[in-house]
Amino acid sequence: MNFGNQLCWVSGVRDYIHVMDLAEGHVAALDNLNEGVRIYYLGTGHGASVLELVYAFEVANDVEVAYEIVDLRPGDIASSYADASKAERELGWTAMRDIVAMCHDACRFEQICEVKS
Ligand SMILES: O=c1ccn([C@@H]2O[C@H](COP(=O)(O)OP(=O)(O)O[C@H]3O[C@H](CO)[C@@H](O)[C@H](O)[C@H]3O)[C@@H](O)[C@H]2O)c(=O)[nH]1
Repeated sequence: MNFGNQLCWVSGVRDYIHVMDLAEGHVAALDNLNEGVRIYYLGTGHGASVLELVYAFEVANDVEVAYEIVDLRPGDIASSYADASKAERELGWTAMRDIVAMCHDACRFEQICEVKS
């Protein structure tokens, strides 16, 4: 289901990040521990809509994703993505993988889990 036909033509936008990029961002933060508290946003810096995500999943896995466009979900934020420039500047970290790679690896992960169970 895609909550979005009133948000904008592309539906809700979020900063989707590959779990390995996120893990590497945490490692970079741990490798750069200093005095005091430092806050970093770990994101790609790019927003992707739900429809872009659906399309990326179809391309990455050569499947068709069934979806339905419904009314806006009450309270939904139209667009949200991170400014990760501080992490790049101070930690030397930046997200490397795009949403097609995320969708491919997400599917692969599920397939591996299925085989193992
Ligand atoms: O069946 C669905 C579920 C979600 N969405 C869309 O997918 C996006 C992401 O939705 P969701 O996974 O619910 O996450 P967020 O709206 O980004 O909210 C999460 O991130 C917020 C900010 O960190 C937290 O406050 C919330 O608790 C947490 O759920 C949004 O555009 C939704 O409209 C759909 O289109 N269909």
